[in-house]
This record gives sequence, structure tokens and C-alpha cells, in this order.
Amino acid sequence: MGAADVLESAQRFADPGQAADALAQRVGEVIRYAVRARGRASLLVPGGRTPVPLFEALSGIDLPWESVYVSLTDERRVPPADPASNARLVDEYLLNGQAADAHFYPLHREGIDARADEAACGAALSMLPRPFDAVILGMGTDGHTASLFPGDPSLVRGLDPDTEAHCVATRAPDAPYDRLSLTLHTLTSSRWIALHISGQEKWQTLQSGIRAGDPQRFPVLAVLSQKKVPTHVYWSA
Ligand SMILES: O=C1O[C@H](COP(=O)(O)O)[C@@H](O)[C@H](O)[C@H]1O
Repeated sequence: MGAADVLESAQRFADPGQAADALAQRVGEVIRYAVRARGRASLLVPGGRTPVPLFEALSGIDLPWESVYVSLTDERRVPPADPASNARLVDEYLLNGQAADAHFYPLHREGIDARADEAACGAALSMLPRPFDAVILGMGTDGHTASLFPGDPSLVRGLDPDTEAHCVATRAPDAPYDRLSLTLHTLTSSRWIALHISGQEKWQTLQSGIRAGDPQRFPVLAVLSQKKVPTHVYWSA
């Protein structure tokens, strides 16, 4: 399946609440299956604003959360209490209600340099069952996914299919914060991937990316066009 086919088979919803509910139900099924089959499940989630209704929906689903190991696709290198922290977002909106029993492994450690933080990020991920059972990615209107940004010199490392690195320290030319991102190789060391986006502008970004065919300009394309693991697009107006 090529990137255009992935887009063609996207699930499209009238509003963000519907997309979040449908995706939450599907992730619930994936988690239930993984726990039944292997005793534990791993879930990677994005940051930003799009996943808030998804986290709220997921946290209300009755799942064997005590067997679920959660981490992030990427993080801003800010203190955990900072409003920009993706770990804080997960803490506020996902690890509540039924989901309070999940095990959460933040990626970023304060007070260390970028290379040491890459290693800390890899160590956090090593606590999760692999391959990851469910990876949910977001996307920016510039075509970045996780924190793999166009125009960032570290994108080459992030997209290198043969890299041994789990995480890469990144810095977007036009976006705030030093960041950590899982590499493409690590994101796709998974059984199931969803791309969760909303708004016409992001839909157009996806179409432009597919037309351009260049993952260096539209890093999300690297996920959509890889053949290791199927990607499911959940979009809402
Ligand atoms: O900075 C980030 O941006 C993207 C997209 O965020 P959104 O607010 O437009 O939903 C997100 O997927 C990524 O995890 C985050 O760190």
C-alpha cells in the first residue's frame, strides 16, 4: 500500500469528537487483543492539542489498564510541569479514571544534555513491550510528525531506516522548544499505527506531501509510505 492508498482509505469524520471516539474504540480493541495474547500491551501517544478528546475518550474505556505500558512519540525538552510538556498532557487527560492504573514512561529527563537525553529516552522506551502494540501519531501543518521536522538537520538521523538510535534530539527551524523524537525506525517497530489529525489544512498538507513525494519536506510521508506496518488515518473536519 502506497501513501496515496493510505490516504484513500482514511476514516473521515464530521467532527473531532467522533474521530476521537472511533479511534479510542479501535485502540481499545488493539489493547484488549494484545493483553489477551501476550499479557501486556504498549501504547505510544502524541502530544499537541489534537489528542485531548482522544485521551478523554480512552480514559473512560474499561480496559486491563494495569497491563498497559504507555509512552510518547515525542516530547518537548521542558520541565514536566511546563504547560508545553507532552508528559503533562498525558498526565492530565489520559491517566485518569479507568486509565489511572496504566504505567507511564516519560521520555525526557531534566538537567542533562541532548545526547544524554536521547539515551534516557531510549531507556524509557525499553520498559515497554516491543514491538509496540499501538502507536498514535499526530501531524503539524508543516508535515512534521512526532518531532521529526522539515528543515531540521537532525531529520536525516530521524529518518535513517538503518539507525540503531531509538530517539533523536531535534529542533524545528520554525517551532519552539528543543525536542526529543522517536526515530522512524523505532516508531515503525510496531504492530499498528494510526495518524490522528483534524482540519482541512492538515488534510491539504497530506495531499501536498503525497504530491511532492519527499519525506525530507514532509516527514509524515516517511510513515505513510513505509511498508513495515499498516498506517490508519483518522481525520475529522
Ligand atoms: O508539537 C507537536 O505537534 C504535533 C501536532 O500537534 P497538534 O497540536 O497540531 O495536534 C504533535 O503530533 C506532536 O506530538 C507534538 O509534540
